[in-house]
Amino acid sequence: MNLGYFSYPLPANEPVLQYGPGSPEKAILKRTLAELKKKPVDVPMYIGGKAVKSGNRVDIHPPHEIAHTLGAFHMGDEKHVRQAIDAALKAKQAWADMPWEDRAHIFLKAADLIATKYRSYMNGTTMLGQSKNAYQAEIDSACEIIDFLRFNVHYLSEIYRQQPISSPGVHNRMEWRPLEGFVLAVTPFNFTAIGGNLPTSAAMCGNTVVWKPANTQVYSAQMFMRILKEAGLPDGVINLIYVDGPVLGKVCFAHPEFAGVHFTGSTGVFNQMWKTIGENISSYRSYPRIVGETGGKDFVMVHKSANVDAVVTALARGAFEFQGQKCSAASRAYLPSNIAEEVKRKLVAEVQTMKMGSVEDFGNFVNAVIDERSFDKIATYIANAKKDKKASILVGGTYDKSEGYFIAPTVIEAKDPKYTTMCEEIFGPVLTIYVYDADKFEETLALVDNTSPYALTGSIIAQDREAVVMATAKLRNAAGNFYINDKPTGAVVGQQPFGGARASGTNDKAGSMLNLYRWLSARTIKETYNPPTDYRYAFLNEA
Ligand SMILES: NC(=O)c1ccc[n+]([C@@H]2O[C@H](COP(=O)([O-])OP(=O)(O)OC[C@H]3O[C@@H](n4cnc5c(N)ncnc54)[C@H](O)[C@@H]3O)[C@@H](O)[C@H]2O)c1
Ligand SMILES: N[C@@H](CCC=O)C(=O)O
Repeated sequence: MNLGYFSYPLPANEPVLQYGPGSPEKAILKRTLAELKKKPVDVPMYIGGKAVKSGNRVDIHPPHEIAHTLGAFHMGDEKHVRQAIDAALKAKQAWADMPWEDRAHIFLKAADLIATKYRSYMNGTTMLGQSKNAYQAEIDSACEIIDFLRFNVHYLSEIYRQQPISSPGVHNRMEWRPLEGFVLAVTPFNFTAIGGNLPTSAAMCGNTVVWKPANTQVYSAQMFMRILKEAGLPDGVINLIYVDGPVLGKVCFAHPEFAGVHFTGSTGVFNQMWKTIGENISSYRSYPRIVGETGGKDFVMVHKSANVDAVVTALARGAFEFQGQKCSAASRAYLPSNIAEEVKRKLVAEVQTMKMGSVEDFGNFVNAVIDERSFDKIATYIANAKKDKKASILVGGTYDKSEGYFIAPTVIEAKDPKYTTMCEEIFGPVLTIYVYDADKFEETLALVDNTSPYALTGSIIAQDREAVVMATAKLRNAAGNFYINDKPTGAVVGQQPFGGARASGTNDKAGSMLNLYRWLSARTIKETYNPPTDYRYAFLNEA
């Protein structure tokens, strides 16, 4: 019983540590990296609070040092999916009945543990497992995940506060119920924070969850799961399993208690999920919630009035941070003819200064791409561009997978604005630029809008305000996150709620109230104090 309405005020964003030379955070992180590399892990699934080992061990290698083994995880099968669903359903009632404040404190404590005791472990496992440099890891596996947990607690407390009005003699109230059944969270490799947010946002609302991360993110996912357990998450509330996607889908989407899917990943996988759910629709107890944030082909549109150095930095960072493996990465840029040569020259010079290698050398800006499949796919785009008359490589264009999956940051210039690499998501360190007639700004805006099926992020770089106004209006539906004079990446929880439309997803804005509503099912309750005792209206009595 809670004897008060407790408040959860809007938090501040977690400050980003810089890891500069001689800083204490750098020393701690270096120590943790060495410790993690020395101690191989044997990672179980977590089902109903129990560590489950299938015996089917899959080795984990740093993408930048494939000869090293960080340990292994236990791959599950259909049986484990069923066990995870059963565990979620078993834990459901007690979790839904737990006072909101007590649920909230588990997630706030987890955020605190990550901010302090486990910061270097969250960052260390992300750096080694996903090949993210220290700064990129800090933004993701420390700050963003902490922000998701703290801001969602605040947002949910605001939702619970939202109540209908009442007229005299009546009281109306709204219950924000969890969904009936279990929620499935399916998460991508590229952001540890997304792996953290998708299961916890649904769980915070009183749901119980089956969580399947990408195999290439298991190393940091299991770290987060251990922290949740230490923070007091009851058994069965979040069940972490490692199985093949199709195996997961086959069992979960055929289950009558399937209540919703919280997905982030590629558009193709999401489309397949939606189709399967549609085919099974009459077998579910309720209409499942389908939330998916998917791919992008994110643009930088440059106006003839733009500051050249601002353009060059937006492109260098926007395209090549975390090897371009951000759904928001700048992957197509439109340069006006009046400044194109200068932008290209300076961009090439900047990219040539980027050092590439292991995450353990803090001088490296670029690390490896996630795995061999990804490497081969990206390399094919580059190899094709080298052969194609419609494209030329301005810088980069080399790749090598002998020690790790390294692809040099690459800039392609396309003669055709609809060239493959201007349209398709590559998800690697490849930026394609197209030079347009500086006097055809408005026509080029139409081209930007129509070139790709995606609509995730984009930016306009211009000093002329009328150009900014026109681009903002004409590109209204081309991006769910639109930036003016900035790169199209780096959304911060609470500041730039994140998500796109068209083929980029359902735009339910991760880390915002909009997203939390999807995991709640409202019940309106009307109580009448003095119920009528005669069916007749007053006017019927007139005669
Ligand atoms: N819009 C966003 O907010 C956002 C954020 C991050 C990543 N992404 C997108 O994610 C993609 C990169 O991540 P990825 O390579 O891990 O994506 P992916 O689609 O390959 O995998 C995502 C998750 O889905 C699972 N999966 C794969 N096939 C499945 C199936 N048939 N049934 C059920 N689950 C299945 C994977 O194992 C993984 O856990 C890119 O397209 C990127 O744009 C989008
Ligand atoms: N939210 C991140 C992208 C997440 C997807 O990969 C950004 O804004 O750069």
